[in-house]
Amino acid sequence: MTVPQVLTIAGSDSGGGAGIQADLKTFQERGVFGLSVLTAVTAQNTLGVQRVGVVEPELLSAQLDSIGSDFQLAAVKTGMLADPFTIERVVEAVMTYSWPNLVVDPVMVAKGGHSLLEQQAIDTLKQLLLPHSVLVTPNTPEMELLTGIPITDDSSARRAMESLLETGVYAVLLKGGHRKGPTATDLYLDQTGKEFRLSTPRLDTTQTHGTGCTFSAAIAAELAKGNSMERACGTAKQFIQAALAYPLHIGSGHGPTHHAAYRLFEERKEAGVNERTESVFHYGHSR
Ligand SMILES: Nc1ncnc2c1ncn2[C@@H]1O[C@H](COP(=O)(O)OP(=O)(O)O)[C@@H](O)[C@H]1O
Ligand SMILES: Cc1ncc(COP(=O)(O)O)c(N)n1
Repeated sequence: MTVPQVLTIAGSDSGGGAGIQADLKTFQERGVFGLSVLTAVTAQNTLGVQRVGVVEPELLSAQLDSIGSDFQLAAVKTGMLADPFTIERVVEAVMTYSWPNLVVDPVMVAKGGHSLLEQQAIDTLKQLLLPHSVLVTPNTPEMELLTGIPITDDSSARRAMESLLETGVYAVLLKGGHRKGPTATDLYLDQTGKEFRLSTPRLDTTQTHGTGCTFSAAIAAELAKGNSMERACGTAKQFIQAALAYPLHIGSGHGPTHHAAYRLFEERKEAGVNERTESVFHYGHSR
């Protein structure tokens, strides 16, 4: 059996914590072979996004066709899609090559506030791309923009999820990173009525750059390996929790998560190492 091949279609983050870079690091950590199609190049670091250049249409199409004409993909994830044309071309490729297990992370605004998707592209995303997905993973502000429903509690969250499914989306995992409370709880609902929630203690950290990218990349990787949706999301949740719990403290702003933390933790557990793990993960930095 060959290694599962997983494609990310997203923007480049020069700071390495989000976008294509986060996705490829995550794929490598989860044991799948990562491929990438760049939609945009961002000049970005832990302080914010300094500049964005969208990849020209012909070059975007050429990348998609290079992948489609050679590789047997087991899953695809999308991140920053920039504008309506990019979305239209991605949809064409998904249909032409019958790419399976499409996970859409509907990236709209970077944590620093910089827009990563044109306002008029939100409708294109909803109408053209989301119906092809097996899962869409909005955070709370993205869910509000997709549905027009303000999310203040579990019942408004549920209403918004049902409203998104009514538009033909197969399944939604509404992420809880932006909500308040002692837990970070993500809610899943799909067209069959299946639902589950993933909950971990909310960590008090500013090192959250690229959490959504990393999380959705881990889900795509786990689906590519043949895991069920619930298992894929559960593993991804543990992966992002470890990546947030043991940050690297690099850069002077909102730093990246630690993509290797889950593996290092598992390896040490397997080796029966009982000593405190702090020093291994924190590389001698203070919190
Ligand atoms: N402070 C935190 N502590 C624990 N988990 C978190 C925290 N912030 C985000 N998460 C989790 O990280 C994943 C990504 O969520 P979120 O940060 O909402 O996405 P995005 O990066 O798209 O805004 C979700 O599983 C969410 O629950
Ligand atoms: C290229 C790119 N893609 C996605 C994000 C979102 O990540 P975050 O929400 O953590 O800023 C980003 N900042 N840059």
